[in-house]
Amino acid sequence: MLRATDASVSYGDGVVFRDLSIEVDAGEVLAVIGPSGVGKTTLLRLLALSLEPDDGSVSLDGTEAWAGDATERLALRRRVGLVFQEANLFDATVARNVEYGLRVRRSWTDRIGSLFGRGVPEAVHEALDVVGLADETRRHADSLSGGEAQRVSFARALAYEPDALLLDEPTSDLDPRNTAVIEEATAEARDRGIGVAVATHDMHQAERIADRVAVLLDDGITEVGPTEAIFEDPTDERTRKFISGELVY
Ligand SMILES: Nc1ncnc2c1ncn2[C@@H]1O[C@H](COP(=O)(O)OP(=O)(O)OP(=O)(O)O)[C@@H](O)[C@H]1O
Repeated sequence: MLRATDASVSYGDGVVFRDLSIEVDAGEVLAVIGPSGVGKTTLLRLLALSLEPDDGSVSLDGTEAWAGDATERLALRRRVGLVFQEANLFDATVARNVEYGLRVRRSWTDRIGSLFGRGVPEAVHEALDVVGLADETRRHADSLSGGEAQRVSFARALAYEPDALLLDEPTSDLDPRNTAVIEEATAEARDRGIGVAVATHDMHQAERIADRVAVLLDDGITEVGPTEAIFEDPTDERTRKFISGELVY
């Protein structure tokens, strides 16, 4: 569904990865694990169609993002939801924050003649319900704890029914309870048929929530496969060392 093929990315002289290929299928959670600085965020930006690869391609449902013009790319990009490590809410109520993404996407979908089958308030309520905040719509973003704010961020991304959802270290600042809510919401997104990619440095989290795991080390993806196979029986020696903690960065 969302696919990078032979993609290379550099920042100036610094190569992050070369010839990297990965796909996120509908209805799965793919965890991208790897040490700090290896390029997990860069990979998510690539999949979010916000970073053009130096070489290679990125496509959503077979449409190549960088082959078309900016308008076509924007249309593809709107089908991908993003949640970052920090919540980044607007100075407004919880409901307004969740509505925002929905209205942006809705105005765009209206223009091309496709309509959501339900109203904005229902979609907002339903998305907030997934993260346990359906009763908090009127609260101001300022009054939320960090964990609640991150849950609102997740609801905002979920509300507009993206085809793919990219989560960049979504729980690294959260306590166990809020982490559990986000992990459950991730499973719910997957059950709705959304393709989810989550970058995490927490291998236990990857084990808990992922269907497949991609291991990103210095020279690219060393191994990708079903979660159990990666953790129980990795075929690549560097993957094994990374997972067992022998490969120290
Ligand atoms: N905009 C940029 N300009 C220059 N270099 C960058 C830029 N963004 C990232 N880098 C470098 O690219 C490499 C990969 O960074 P990236 O943030 O993708 O790694 P990461 O695996 O997500 O790290 P972390 O787990 O610490 O967030 C790092 O060496 C980083 O310093």
